[in-house]
Amino acid sequence: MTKRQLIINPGSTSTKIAVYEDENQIFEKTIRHSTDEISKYKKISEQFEYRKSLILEELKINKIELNSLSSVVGRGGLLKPIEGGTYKVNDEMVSDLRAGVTGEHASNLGGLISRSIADEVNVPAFIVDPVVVDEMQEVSRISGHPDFERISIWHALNQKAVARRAAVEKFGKKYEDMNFVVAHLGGGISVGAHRKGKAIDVNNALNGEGPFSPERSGSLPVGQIIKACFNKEFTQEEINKMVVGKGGLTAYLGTNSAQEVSKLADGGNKKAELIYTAMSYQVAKAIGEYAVVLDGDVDAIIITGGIAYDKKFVDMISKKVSFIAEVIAYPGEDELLALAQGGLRVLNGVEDAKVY
Ligand SMILES: Nc1ncnc2c1ncn2[C@@H]1O[C@H](COP(=O)(O)OP(=O)(O)O)[C@@H](O)[C@H]1O
Ligand SMILES: CCCC(=O)OP(=O)(O)O
Repeated sequence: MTKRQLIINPGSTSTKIAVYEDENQIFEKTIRHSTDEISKYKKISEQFEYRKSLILEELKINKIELNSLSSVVGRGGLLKPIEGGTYKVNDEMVSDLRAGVTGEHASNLGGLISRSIADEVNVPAFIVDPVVVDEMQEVSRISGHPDFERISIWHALNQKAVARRAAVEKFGKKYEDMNFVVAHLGGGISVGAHRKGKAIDVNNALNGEGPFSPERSGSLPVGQIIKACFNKEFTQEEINKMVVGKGGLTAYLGTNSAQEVSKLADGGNKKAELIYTAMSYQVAKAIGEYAVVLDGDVDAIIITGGIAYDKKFVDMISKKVSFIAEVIAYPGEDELLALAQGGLRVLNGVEDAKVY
């Protein structure tokens, strides 16, 4: 029997939803959230009703009945580090997502909203390959001080989905046989080194590592940050916001829309041009770093995420890194399909849902 699933993918600047019948998409919608809209909420969990009602409104407009669903699948959030796969949203997961057990990010709402909608019609809710999937090698965890460990918080779902796709489409091989550097360019940016099907190192896209992004600072000069923390000019919350939410393009140019910044740069705005170029420069530097993680043995560099729709941005990066390996652009993301496939594998009994 055909399985109809509602897919919910909350990102920092958007909520993407879709409905799949088995692997066929019958509906898709991207709802974008401006910096102004989002900054009304102090905590991500406070956006629950706002995002849920937008989703329900879209379903109503498009005449999709909740009681026609076999399951609801959400993007997984900041849970305790776990291995990849499909997990049933159980009470312990709901409690950890509500508490923000390893932090706050829009993806926490994926599990919470999915469970809430699924409960209304008595069907299961799942998450797939959440942002905390951890495949880092031992040496990558060392930060530089024993009190601090590097951890992976990244676009696990999409990085792995596009890497699988490139392996098959471009090389006719399995992901497990390839070495890729993957750069996901969304509201946050993560760059990962994938060796034979495992992301052995990746920048933490949420907590001050890697390139700056539309709404995050990436790594900052640590000495200056320490001074800012102790000069009493800023509260802890304000410093946190500088790093996540109001960093990067938002801090420099007042918008989390890379599309808008790109247009400003094209229109001759010199500041927008400099900052946009700097973001591409930092992504290119990170790709070089992760190529080194793979000892230079890189089959391809994959550039994905919303900003990869901007050919000019991809070209700026390619110019700097194409000496390493072929550059493949997969604009947007394969997350909706990857979520649907994860849910379907469990509904069809191909695999068991993992227990969190
Ligand atoms: N055509 C485009 N050119 C440049 N940037 C774009 C384009 N389309 C989308 N973006 C940018 O991509 C970013 C969002 O990427 P996305 O992967 O959807 O993010 P998230 O899922 O993290 O919210 C936004 O800054 C948006 O402006
Ligand atoms: C939390 C890591 C993944 C991430 O940054 O996602 P968004 O780009 O959707 O914010």
